Amino acid sequence: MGHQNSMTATDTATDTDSTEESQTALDAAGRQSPPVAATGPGTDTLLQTSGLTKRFGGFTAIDNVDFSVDEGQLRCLIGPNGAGKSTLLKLITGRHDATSGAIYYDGEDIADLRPNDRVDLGIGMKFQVPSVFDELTAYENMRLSVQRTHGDDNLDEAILDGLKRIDLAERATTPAGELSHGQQGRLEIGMAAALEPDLLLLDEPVAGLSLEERREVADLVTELNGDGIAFIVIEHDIDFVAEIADEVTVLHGGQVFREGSIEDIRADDEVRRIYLGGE
Ligand SMILES: Nc1ncnc2c1ncn2[C@@H]1O[C@H](COP(=O)(O)OP(=O)(O)OP(=O)(O)O)[C@@H](O)[C@H]1O
Repeated sequence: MGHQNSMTATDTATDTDSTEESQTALDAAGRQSPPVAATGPGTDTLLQTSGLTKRFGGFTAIDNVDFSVDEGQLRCLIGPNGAGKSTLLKLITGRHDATSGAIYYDGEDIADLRPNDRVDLGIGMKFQVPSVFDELTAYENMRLSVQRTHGDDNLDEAILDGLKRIDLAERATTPAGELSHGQQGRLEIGMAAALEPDLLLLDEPVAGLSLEERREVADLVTELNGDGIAFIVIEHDIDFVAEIADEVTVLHGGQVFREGSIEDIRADDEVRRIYLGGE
């Protein structure tokens, strides 16, 4: 790729870059183009949003956000209630349409793609609400995901491998509704991972879990990240964030407030004032 866009994950996006905006043309949908070259082959950036904005009526939930994730990076998204964290993930998965701005993924502008097409491109998601089928066994739940990418050859083996990966092979015949919350959480993450994403989005994966269950989820996420899956993880538990994150983005009032290492974020007085100190 010849053109390298100047926006990278290392940019701190505490304010918007008006120079960048003025230099890029707007397309018919009012989006900047073409920072596609900022993601995909020849770059380290897997996902890049550019001026991403979401309004609900007159309320701006995501306000001109430039946000990026590198290949294989584990980026945590933190911020006060109502900061826009879930909305940002829903814009990336396509559950919400952007009001304006762009989302580039692996060299492609995905803002107009349907959610399923984004899954096929490699963007997986585990939502805040449980999404396993309670009455189906762990095995049957896992089969739903594995079938989608694997086809019918050696299906049984692939399903069991998927269950082993999340330490649930022993519970294969247990209905998901009878698994513990921690096991259900791991099953959901394992099912999302079985779709072979390059980027996995997790919205509060350890909410309501015990300390031991949190550790198990942290280990699983770290292992999947070690296999090369990039992550965006929304989480309020700052100790969990410290355990897993490469980089942290703080959202506040729908804008990127800070980006940096967990150490920098924890030491930041302004972040403590708006978020951490308030816990
Ligand atoms: N569908 C919607 N319609 C109207 N307003 C919405 C909608 N979804 C979110 N909002 C508003 O947008 C803002 C951001 O919400 P969002 O759920 O993204 O925040 P959050 O940072 O994930 O918060 P929390 O930590 O509490 O989950 C909130 O003020 C919320 O009320």
